[in-house]
Amino acid sequence: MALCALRRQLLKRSSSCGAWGRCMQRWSSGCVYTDVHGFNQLEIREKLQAFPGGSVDLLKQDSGVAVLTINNPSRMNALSGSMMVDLEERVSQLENWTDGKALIVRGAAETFCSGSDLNAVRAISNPQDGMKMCMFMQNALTRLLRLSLISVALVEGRALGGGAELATACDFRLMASDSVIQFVHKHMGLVPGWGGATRLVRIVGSQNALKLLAGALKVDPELGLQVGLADGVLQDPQGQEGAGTPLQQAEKWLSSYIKGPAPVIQAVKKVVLSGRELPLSEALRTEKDVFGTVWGGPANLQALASKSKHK
Ligand SMILES: CCCC(=O)SCCNC(=O)CCNC(=O)[C@H](O)C(C)(C)COP(=O)(O)OP(=O)(O)OC[C@H]1O[C@@H](n2cnc3c(N)ncnc32)[C@H](O)[C@@H]1OP(=O)(O)O
Repeated sequence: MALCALRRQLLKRSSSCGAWGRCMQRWSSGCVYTDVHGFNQLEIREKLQAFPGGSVDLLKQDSGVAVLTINNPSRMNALSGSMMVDLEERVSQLENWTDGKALIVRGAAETFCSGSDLNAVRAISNPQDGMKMCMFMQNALTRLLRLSLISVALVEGRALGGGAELATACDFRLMASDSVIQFVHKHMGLVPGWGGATRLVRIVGSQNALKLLAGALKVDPELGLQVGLADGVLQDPQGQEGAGTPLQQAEKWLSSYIKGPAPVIQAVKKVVLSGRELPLSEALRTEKDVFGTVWGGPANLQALASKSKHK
């Protein structure tokens, strides 16, 4: 069952359940904010488009692994307004990718992302516009995390501010040996607003999140592994012969998790996602619904016919 169909089912189930039903409706649409919250998607898109520069590029490969590249190297891959809109459009394309299994998010020219473009930030520094941008990016990054693809942030160079927040919107993070993730928000007189703090707490726990945010600590691969922000460290392609490029290493790392047909991999992501985000009863019911999509399916029947042993 495609994620949209699953969401429709959840929507139907929750439509008559008051506040909880409304909450489920938001989960099933993938978005955090809708017009109920005074969020006007078209208005903020128009405002963001007024700050152009760079692009967010999507390459969907036959292997089922897509590569999303944050591409604004002259500004260390800072996200301009038009790139935020690009990002949201690429997420929509990925939501409709039925053959996909995984996604790698990376930055161009060997650095990840230096956060929001400070030129755009200065121009929209009034609280109303800041809140609208914040809601737009929370929606986009929440939908990114909720894709039925296994996602990996490939962090080379620096992931700063909003760039660090983007890295938390993936299921996993792989860090190049000289890379740094840093929530610099405190130095900017800010806190994360793109959902990065909420996700960070879930990834590293509240004690570690408080240290990383309050200290604006530079998280190198060693600290990343220690606190659980990093899931692996890439070999230096220069230092180690045959290591492969960072992108090849990320694809290799992913390969053990995406063997098998796309519907099964997507089903795995869906049950983990619902277990991560939903209360127990709702997560269990969703797991049952997803189970129903693979039970008796082609991969299941083939495995039964081959009398497979799991030695
Ligand atoms: C809710 C969202 C919160 C946020 O994301 S707030 C933004 C947080 N990010 C920042 O403050 C990053 C500020 N930039 C830096 O610290 C440094 O540029 C950085 C990334 C460490 C790189 O340092 P260097 O290697 O020395 O390179 P550099 O400073 O000469 O930078 C090269 C060019 O890139 C530009 N750049 C880097 N980060 C940018 C940004 N976020 N917005 C706009 N432009 C940015 C920088 O101004 C420089 O441009 P130019 O060559 O002087 O024209």
